[in-house]
Amino acid sequence: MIKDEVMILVDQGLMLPLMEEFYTIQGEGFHKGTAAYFIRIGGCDVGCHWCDVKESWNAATHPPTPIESIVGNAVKFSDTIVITGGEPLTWDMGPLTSALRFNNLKIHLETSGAYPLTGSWDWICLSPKKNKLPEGEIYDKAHELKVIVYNRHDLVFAEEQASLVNKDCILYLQPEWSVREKTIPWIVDYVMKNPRWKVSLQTHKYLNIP
Ligand SMILES: C[S@@+](CC[C@H](N)C(=O)[O-])C[C@H]1O[C@@H](n2cnc3c(N)ncnc32)[C@H](O)[C@@H]1O
Ligand SMILES: Nc1nc2[nH]cc(C(=O)O)c2c(=O)[nH]1
Ligand code: SF4
Ligand SMILES: [Mg+2]
Repeated sequence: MIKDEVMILVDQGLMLPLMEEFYTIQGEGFHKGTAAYFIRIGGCDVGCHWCDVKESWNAATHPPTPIESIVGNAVKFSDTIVITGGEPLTWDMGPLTSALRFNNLKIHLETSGAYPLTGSWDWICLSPKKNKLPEGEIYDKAHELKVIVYNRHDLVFAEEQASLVNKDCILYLQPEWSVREKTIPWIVDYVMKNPRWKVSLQTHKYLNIP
């Protein structure tokens, strides 16, 4: 296929820049501890300085892959699929999620919400970022809000974001990994004083799994 044709298919969400796919245990948030197949899609321009997958940012370094082949792999591993990135909402998630749904798979999203919500989801984890705030309907649709705590102000930001989500959304504070020794005591103290929040840890990093 020539380059322009590939770009059109990527624009349509029929091909996606695939960084990696792996079967593991969901490490974070509400579904932590549950086996799931992860699909990591390249491309993100949100620019979190502490991002733990900076290799995902440049979409051009990840091969445009037909969604049929992504789904063909996914069905072999799990009935629960986590779409992450990069920022998946950089792309039109409609075709990929339709194809996964056609195969009766549960479809979970990890997103910053920096771009409009596309696709159809069984579970949405919204992890908003100060440098590119979510807009619109994702606050109504999110099942969990997962705020990363790197500095003290992130607790203020967390409350601002919590005031925007729907009433059923589950609220998590997750320590930024590199400063966890400093921030875990703040988070523990905050959750005990504000028990509508829960702690989320990146348990896969403690388990040494992907
Ligand atoms: C790599 S991001 C990809 C999905 C999407 N771009 C997002 O940020 O939600 C997956 C999850 O990891 C979190 N995360 C990334 N780097 C982290 C770090 N250093 N410490 C803790 N959580 C991190 C993000 O906030 C997000 O919830
Ligand atoms: N095990 C595991 N759980 C995760 N939950 C969210 C992740 C992500 O990078 O989106 C992630 C990840 O990278 N690995
Ligand atoms: S939005 Fe997600 S993928 Fe993008 S830089 Fe931030 S943590 Fe990394
Ligand atoms: Mg991760």
